[in-house]
Amino acid sequence: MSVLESIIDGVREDLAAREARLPFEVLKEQATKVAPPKDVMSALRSSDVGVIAEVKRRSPSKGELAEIPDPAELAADYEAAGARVISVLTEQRRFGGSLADFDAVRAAVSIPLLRKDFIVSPYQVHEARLHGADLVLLIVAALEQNTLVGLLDRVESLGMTALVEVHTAEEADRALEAGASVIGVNARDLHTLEVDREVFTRIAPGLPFETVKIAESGVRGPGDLMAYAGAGADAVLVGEGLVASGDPKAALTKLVTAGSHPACPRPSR
Ligand SMILES: O=C(O)c1ccccc1NCC(=O)[C@H](O)[C@H](O)COP(=O)(O)O
Repeated sequence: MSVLESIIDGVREDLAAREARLPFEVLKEQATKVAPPKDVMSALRSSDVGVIAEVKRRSPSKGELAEIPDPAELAADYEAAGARVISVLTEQRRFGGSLADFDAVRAAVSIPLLRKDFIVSPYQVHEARLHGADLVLLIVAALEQNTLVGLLDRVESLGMTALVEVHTAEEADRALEAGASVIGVNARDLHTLEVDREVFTRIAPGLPFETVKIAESGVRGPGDLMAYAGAGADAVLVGEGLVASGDPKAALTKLVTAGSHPACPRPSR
């Protein structure tokens, strides 16, 4: 069984428990009452290369990264340092995240939030909305094509944006066929967990001009952001490089400064 499959097995078990506690129809109704999603596209389409800053405690590849006793405080630091979007991992078993973390972050910041999880069911999409998500991750490798299309339509029908994650050119084709307008190329191979930043360089140039291109994983400093920018990234998604830095606010400030520096290659729009 691959790492991805084993993560998803756990996600499905936890999901079944939540569904038993809060039936889907009730959840859907409750989700209609929260404030509408924020404008993610404006946040991501900018003349600068933006940073999506992640709240990430641990990971299958690295184990413990940072304790993060107060995710709201970290998120407030991210917002103050110029993050365009904040990503909150809500998967509990392998990443140590939760919807409680998401709620704490939502209450602390006003910029758009990404629910970063392994979404396999419509329940999780409405749940994301109920908790105030603006952006939802959909991982192509985890989904049959018809499920991907259905989930993407559902995300958009609720006014949110889907960040559709790919690892290969074939997955990028599937994302585009499904109608993705924001594509994240993840440099981390979900089978070996190795990070290869060149994956973005190989895939991004084949994506349509108008597609928002996010480089995910492997940013450890401004040089990595600059390299992704040179390969066409509109924004980078960074977890470990911030939370394990010892000073996430300072680390993010350096990345944001690099993304707006005159020497930084600009998104071509
Ligand atoms: O981070 C992992 O080890 C991992 C393993 C299996 C599936 C997903 C995984 N990470 C999720 C992510 O995509 C990253 O958290 C995100 O891109 C940030 O990456 P990084 O800056 O390298 O922490």
